[in-house]
Amino acid sequence: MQVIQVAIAVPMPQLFDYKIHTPAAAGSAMSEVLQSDPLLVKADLGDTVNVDLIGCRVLVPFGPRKCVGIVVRVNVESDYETSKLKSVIEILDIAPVCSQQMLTLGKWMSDYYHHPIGEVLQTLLPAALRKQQSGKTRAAVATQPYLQLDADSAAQSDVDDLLARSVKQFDLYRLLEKGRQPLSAIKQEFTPAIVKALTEKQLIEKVDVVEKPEEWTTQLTISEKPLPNVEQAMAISTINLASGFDTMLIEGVTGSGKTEVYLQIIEPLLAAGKQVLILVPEIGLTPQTVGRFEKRFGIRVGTLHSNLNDTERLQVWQQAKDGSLGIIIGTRSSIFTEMKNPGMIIVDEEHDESFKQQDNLKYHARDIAVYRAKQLNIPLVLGSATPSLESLHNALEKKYRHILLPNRAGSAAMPAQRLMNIKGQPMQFGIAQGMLEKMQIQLAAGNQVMVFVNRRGYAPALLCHQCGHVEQCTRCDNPMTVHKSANNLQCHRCADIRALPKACAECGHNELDTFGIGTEQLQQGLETLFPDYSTVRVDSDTVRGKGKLSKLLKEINQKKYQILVGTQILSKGHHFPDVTLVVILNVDSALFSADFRAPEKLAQLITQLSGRAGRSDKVGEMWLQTHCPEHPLLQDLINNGFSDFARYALLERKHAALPPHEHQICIRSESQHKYLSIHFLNLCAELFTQFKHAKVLGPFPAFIEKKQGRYRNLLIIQSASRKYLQQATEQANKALSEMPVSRQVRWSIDVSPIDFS
Ligand SMILES: Nc1ncnc2c1ncn2[C@@H]1O[C@H](COP(=O)(O)OP(=O)(O)OP(=O)(O)O)[C@@H](O)[C@H]1O
Ligand SMILES: [Zn+2]
Repeated sequence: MQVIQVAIAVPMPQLFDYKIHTPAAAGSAMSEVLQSDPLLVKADLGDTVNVDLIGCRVLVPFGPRKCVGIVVRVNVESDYETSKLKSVIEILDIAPVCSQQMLTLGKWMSDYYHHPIGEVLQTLLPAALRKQQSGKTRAAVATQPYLQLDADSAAQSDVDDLLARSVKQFDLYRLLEKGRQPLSAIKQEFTPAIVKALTEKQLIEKVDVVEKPEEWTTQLTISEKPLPNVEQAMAISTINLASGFDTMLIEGVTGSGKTEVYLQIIEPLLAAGKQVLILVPEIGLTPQTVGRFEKRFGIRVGTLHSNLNDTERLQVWQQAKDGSLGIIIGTRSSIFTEMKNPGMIIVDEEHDESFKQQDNLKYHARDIAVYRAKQLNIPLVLGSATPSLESLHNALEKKYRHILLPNRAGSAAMPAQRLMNIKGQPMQFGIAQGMLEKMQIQLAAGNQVMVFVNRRGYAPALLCHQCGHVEQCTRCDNPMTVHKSANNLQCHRCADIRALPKACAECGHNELDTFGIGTEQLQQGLETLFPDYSTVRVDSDTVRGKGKLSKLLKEINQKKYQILVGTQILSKGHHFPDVTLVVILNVDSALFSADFRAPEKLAQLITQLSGRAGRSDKVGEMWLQTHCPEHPLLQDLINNGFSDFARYALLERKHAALPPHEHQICIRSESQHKYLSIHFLNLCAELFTQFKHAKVLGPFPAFIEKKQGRYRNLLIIQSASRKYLQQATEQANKALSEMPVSRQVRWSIDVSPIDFS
C-alpha cells in the first residue's frame, strides 16, 4: 500500500492524499492491464504502484461525495497518518489521460493564473473525461465515412462511356482511382448529386473505415494552389526556415492572403507526417474555413468547437493524440489538444477576444499557445490584419519575428475608407440620406451592401412618451431591449425575458416609444426603403442553432440577398466577393469609453468591417457615419490605416504606463450587497500596499455595475514587472483566502484582464 496525491476539481489550491491498495483498487481497468502486460505485473508485484498511474483518473471519496481526480504524484510521504487517509475507490484509466507535458502545463497555468490545480487540470481534459465513467477511454473506436471505387467497378471496361457526359462524375471517379478519400474532403469539391449518381451506377461505394493512426499521411494530396505573390513567398520561406520554437506574427491587411500563407507553410510539415493545430475565433470556424484546408490537402480535418457534444469532442481529442488527424482546427479550448507528432500551432485572428475565457479559469489561448509551442519546441504563427497591441509590442520589441503583408492578394485593392458627417443630417432608420443614395448606386450596379450596427433586437430601450419611464431589468438596473420578432423585452446582460407591455408601468399611459435602433428595426427599415432588394439579418439571434451561420453565409455568397444587416458576427474573416460597400452606424459612443482598450477594439472592428469590402476584382469602400468626424482616432485610422494607428496607440500606452508596457491583474468581487463587494476589495487594496513596486487602482465599479442582482466591483493591481506582480499576487492570494470576508463575496483573479465589464 502507498500514498498518492490527487488533483480534484474543487476551489482549493492543494492536492489531496489518498492511499491505494494496488490489487484491491485495481478495478476492472487496471486488472486488464495487469493481465495483458507481463512487464507491468512484474513492476506491480509488492506494494508499489507503477509510475504509469501518474496522469490517470481515479475515483475517490471526497466528503460525502465521490469525485473524479487526476493522479499527480505517487509514492509520497504524507503529512498525515496513513491509517487516517481514505482509499482510492477505483482507477478509471488503463493509461494516463493527462501526459507529463499536460501536467507540467497545468502546474504552470495554476501558478500563472492563481487558480486551483484541480480545476485547471479538469479544464485541460475533454468534458467526457471529467465525469465518473469507468473509462476504458481508449476503447471507443470511431469510424469515418470514406468513398472508394466499388469492388466490381474496375471490371467495367466501359466506365469511360458511362461517364462521358458528366465531367464532374468522371473527375471524381479518376480521383478515387488513386485510392479512397474521406467523404468530408470529397464534399468540398463534389455535390451530393455527383456522389449519388456514381453510387447508383455502382461505380463507387461508401465505406466506414477505422482509421489507422497516421493513415492520413498516405492520403495527402496537394490540389491546385495559387502562386504566392512576393510578400507571401517571403513570409512562407521565413516561416519554413524556422526550426524549433519560434513565434511569428503575420501582420497582413484584410484579404492579403494570410490563409493562403497558412496553407502553404503547413504543406511541408504535413508531408513530413507532422500535425498542425489551428486556432480560430468562435464564430470564424465555419465549414468554409475547414473546407479550404480539406480541399487543399484531401484529408479529413478534425474540428473542435462549441457545437459538438461531449462524445464528438472526445473523439477528436483522441484522434489528435494518437496521430490519426493531420490538421485540427478549433476554437479557444482546442489549445489543450495533444498531438502525437506536433509540427506547428497557428492562431488566426489572434486579436480576437474569444480567445480569452472570461469566466472560471480566465486563461488566454494565445498565451497558452506560446507556452505550448515552447514546450513542444515547434513554431507558433500568430496572424491578424489588426494584431493585438500585446502581440504587436512583442513583434516590435523583436521578441516575435514580424512578417508584414501590406497588400491585398491577387487583383483586389484595399477599400477606400471614409467618414460621413451626420451632424444635422436628415436620417431614416438611423441612416443618413446621403448614405442611402450611396447604397442605391451600389445595389443598382448589382453589388451587395453590408450595414453594421452594434445592437441586436429592435431597439435598445422602451420609453414612455408621457412620463419618460424606461423599462429596466430589476436584476441588472439596465434598460430592456425590445425584440419585436419575439414580441418581448430582453435583458442582454442576464437574458431575462418579459412580455412587451401595452402600457407604461409607472403612469399607465399607452404611448410607448422605442428608443435607438437595433438590427431588427434596421432590417425592417431597409426592406421598406429598398423594396426591390432582399435583406438578411446576421446577428446572434438569427445564427443560433447548428449550421445556421454557414447556411446564411452560403446564401449571401449565392447572392440570394443584396443587403446584409448585422452585428460583429459579420466582421469576422468572411469572404464576400460581391460586397462593395460597408456602412458602419452608431460607433461614436466607443470614442468616449472609460476603457483604455476601447480605441484598440474600435479600430479593430472598423478595420475588419471595412476589410469585407472589395475583396475580389470589384472596388470596395467603407463609410462610417459619425457625429465626431474630427476625432483624432477616426482621422488617424481613416487616413493612415490600422498599422499606423496601432503604433501610435502603443506610444500612448507607454506614456500612460498602461499594458502592454506594464502588467495588470484585476480582482473582481460580486455581492448582493454593494458595501460588501467594495469592503472586500478595500481589504485587498490594503494587502497590496505592502508591495512597493505595485500600483493599486480602485476599487471602482465594473462597467456593468449590477448583473443578476449582484453588485460588481474591480480592483486593478499594476506593475512594470510581470514577475513581481505574479509573486505579490501569489502572496496576497493566500492571505485573501484566509480572510473570513472572502467567503461572503464571489471573487476571482484575472491575470492580464481585457474586459472590465
Ligand atoms: N497568391 C494569390 N494569388 C491569387 N489569389 C490569392 C493569392 N493569395 C490569396 N488569394 C485569394 O485572395 C483572397 C483572400 O485571401 P485570404 O482569405 O487568404 O486572405 P486573408 O488575409 O486570410 O483574409 P482576412 O484576414 O481578410 O480574412 C482569397 O480569395 C484567396 O483565394
Ligand atoms: Zn438583467
